[in-house]
Amino acid sequence: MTKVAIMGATGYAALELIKILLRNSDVEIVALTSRSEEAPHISEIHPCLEGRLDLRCEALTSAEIADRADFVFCALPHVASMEVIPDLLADGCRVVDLSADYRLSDPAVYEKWYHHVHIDPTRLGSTVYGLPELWADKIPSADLIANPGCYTSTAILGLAPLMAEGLVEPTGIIIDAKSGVSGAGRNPKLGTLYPECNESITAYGVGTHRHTPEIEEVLTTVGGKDVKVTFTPHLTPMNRGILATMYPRLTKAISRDALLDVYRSFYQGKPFVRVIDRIPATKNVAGTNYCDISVQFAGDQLIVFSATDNLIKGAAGVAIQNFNLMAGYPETAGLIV
Ligand SMILES: NC(=O)C1=CN([C@@H]2O[C@H](COP(=O)(O)OP(=O)(O)OC[C@H]3O[C@@H](n4cnc5c(N)ncnc54)[C@H](OP(=O)(O)O)[C@@H]3O)[C@@H](O)[C@H]2O)C=CC1
Ligand SMILES: CC(=O)N[C@@H](CCC(=O)OP(=O)(O)O)C(=O)O
Repeated sequence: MTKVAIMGATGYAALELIKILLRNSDVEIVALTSRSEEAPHISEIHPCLEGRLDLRCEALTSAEIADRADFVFCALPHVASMEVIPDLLADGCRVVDLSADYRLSDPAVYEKWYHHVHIDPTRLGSTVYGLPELWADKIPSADLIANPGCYTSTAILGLAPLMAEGLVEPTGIIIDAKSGVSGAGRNPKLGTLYPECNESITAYGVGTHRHTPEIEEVLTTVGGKDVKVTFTPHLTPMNRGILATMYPRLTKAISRDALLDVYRSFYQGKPFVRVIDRIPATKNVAGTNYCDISVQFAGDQLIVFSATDNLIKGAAGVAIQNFNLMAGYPETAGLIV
């Protein structure tokens, strides 16, 4: 039996973690955290858990969490994560961090895009980036996993085969991405109020979104060339889902069928990437850990489409994939619905 704790249990990603973990009878959820002093029962916060998990959300210290749990899912916002993770690791826990705090390798890049000084900089660069489709071999022995961002994993999975095979130019890649509103988390913000975002689509973070350096760093590692992207996220009036529509420039002429073969071969044996003929849609991956990918041509321009559920493949689902590999469970445990 593996004992796990979830920090930030009142949030959206944590709810998905709980639902998935409840499907694995070898896992026991032993602690949930919240800053709330009232210690609310988890079913007061997430009523769909009524009768399924009898735990309160407590304001626990790292030492108290480590007393109960072997593994911790840290579903806190960035900055809050790096304030607790060093203590959790020192107390012997293995951690999957859903925030962005350990994804980038350079503290100066973190500071530039996140506008915070990193308080645990020596772990940057050595923390394993938890995208199992690329680095499954590094995950089982890791004590800390940096879970990817939702836009980033969607974009990276769509572009990685092309980068790895040198089929596209490393610069001038346009990534036009749309996210459902749950991507912004459960904490109320003006822009995610219903009248603000319903019946409307708008771009945000233009030229400044913090997933830009994450996408560039990972794809640079995959292709071995300095990748530069223009990444424009959009908030769309749906609860969940991400669609990334991407425009890389080919280095040589190649047919659509040959490209799809490249993708199928790259993702052979990877249970959660589906290379499909039709154009992906978020509704076909909603509530699942799948990433659907396809390609089309508009004249000579290659267009790559990649769709995920931001809360599952973009957050909790990939976190569980990482946990399964770390704890020695099948990679798919709890994730096939
Ligand atoms: N939503 C998504 O699609 C994705 C999210 N992520 C990342 O996963 C993590 C969790 O995301 P998500 O569940 O959406 O976030 P939420 O805002 O829904 O939940 C985060 C929880 O963390 C707790 N918390 C603890 N410290 C703080 C703090 N200083 N400021 C604010 N909240 C705090 C809050 O609980 P309480 O108030 O009870 O203490 C809150 O409910 C984040 O790092 C996010 O960036 C990654 C990929 C996709
Ligand atoms: C719609 C929306 O607001 N989405 C979030 C991305 C969610 C995510 O993946 O964030 P992390 O990198 O913190 O994990 C955003 O644009 O900031």
